[in-house]
Amino acid sequence: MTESSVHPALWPAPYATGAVDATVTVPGSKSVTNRALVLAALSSEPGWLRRPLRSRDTLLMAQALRTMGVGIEEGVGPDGSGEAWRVIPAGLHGPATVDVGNAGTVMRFLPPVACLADGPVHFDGDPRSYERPLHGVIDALRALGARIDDDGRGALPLTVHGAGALDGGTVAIDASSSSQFVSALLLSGPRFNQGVEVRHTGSTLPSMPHIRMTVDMLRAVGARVDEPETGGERNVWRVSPSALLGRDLTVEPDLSNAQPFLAAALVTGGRVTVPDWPTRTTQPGDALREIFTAMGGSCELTEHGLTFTGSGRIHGIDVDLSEVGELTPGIAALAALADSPSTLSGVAHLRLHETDRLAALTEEINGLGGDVKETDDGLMIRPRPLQGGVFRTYDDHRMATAAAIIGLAVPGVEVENVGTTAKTLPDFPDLWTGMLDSDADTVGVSPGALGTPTKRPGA
Ligand SMILES: O=C(O)C1=C[C@@H](OP(=O)(O)O)[C@@H](O)[C@H](O)C1
Ligand SMILES: C=C(OP(=O)(O)O)C(=O)O
Repeated sequence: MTESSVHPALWPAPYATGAVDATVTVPGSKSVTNRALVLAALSSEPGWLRRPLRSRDTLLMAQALRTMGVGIEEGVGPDGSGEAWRVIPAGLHGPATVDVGNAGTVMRFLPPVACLADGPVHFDGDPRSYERPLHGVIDALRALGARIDDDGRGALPLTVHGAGALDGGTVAIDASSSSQFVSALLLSGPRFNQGVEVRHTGSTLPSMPHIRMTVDMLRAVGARVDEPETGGERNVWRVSPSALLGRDLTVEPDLSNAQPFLAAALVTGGRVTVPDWPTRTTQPGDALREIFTAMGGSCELTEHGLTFTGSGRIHGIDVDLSEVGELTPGIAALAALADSPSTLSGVAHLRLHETDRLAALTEEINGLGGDVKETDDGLMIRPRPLQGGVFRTYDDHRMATAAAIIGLAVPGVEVENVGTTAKTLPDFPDLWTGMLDSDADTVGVSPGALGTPTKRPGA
């Protein structure tokens, strides 16, 4: 009897016995889908969202907006070309109760929206959501005229007493613990009476591509966003009050969720193509082209998508990941399998993500025999031979996909609660085995890439 049949919550990560050669269609971007939902809900006419991500985080966002009165109909797009959501804005209502789960985008983007509702909106979520920083949003909204009841910790649970409108104006915040504070205030900014001017005062600001995504998507729905960059005014954004347009938007694939699949090419010396990789994007996952090339592969962006080819070797890397923090778990997994040490820096704020990712990666990779050390702002990883074992995921989707990457090269890795990937990538186990399974329709794989290890080294 295997351990996983005793513990159904353990998923035996497939071990790759050959080079993968697959095309993997990656579902839509979480960050784009949840911004598009908010902007469509705040606009003055209905809009379409094509190929939206349907995952825990985005369904929570849709449900939250519905409870405030927004119409979101699931169906096919205007030309019948696949799944789409029709978003029909309406006057926002309270009383309402929002479950944020553990979605940073929901817990930070919606309190500003709730200020526009005509009654109280109560926010609650998973236990971890109580620990994730929200003070930047709460303090800023109060300074802009909102009434918010919380327990004084600057975190969930809380109630926003929507008054149907918010004055808005200028506000200074320290967003060093999450770029989502800035995005949250900018997204609702056009609907505040005076718009909003946000000044970041902290010494560091993570995830700049996600702020650029917010600015781009606001402009795409007709908002005016100024970024005064003269006179030392970097990290200042000004959104003018305006109505927003309903749009017909096709959501890009989630490039951060493409990471484990591209990593499989690197680990196995194989080839993986991700169709519809955008030629221009604000998604941080686009940086994988450069990072994974430096780690030993090569990539080509064609009309078929991004094809990434591994060389059969994985090199260690010294890299500042502050702009692309959500890529850290997958890079750490590869670094543990590399032929030289790695230093990952600029990501202290990951301690406040779905879990403390720096502690969790250290604990779990070391649990398989690795040598990972936490630094002030990241990880130092010295590769060592790893052995199989249970890899705990701490309700963190990216811990689960990181474990799957290691499992390709290390027989006997068992992933606790792989279902946590549903936060942003509900079909992960099927996509993963489909990539490796040579009989799969949607993928072309080298025969024998899927292994079922019977013996663990050292067992
Ligand atoms: O705005 C967004 O969509 C996101 C911003 C980033 O958050 P932080 O700045 O808190 O890291 C990122 O890690 C998260 O996965 C998504
Ligand atoms: C940090 C992440 O998510 P969230 O939007 O919940 O912050 C993530 O997806 O890696």
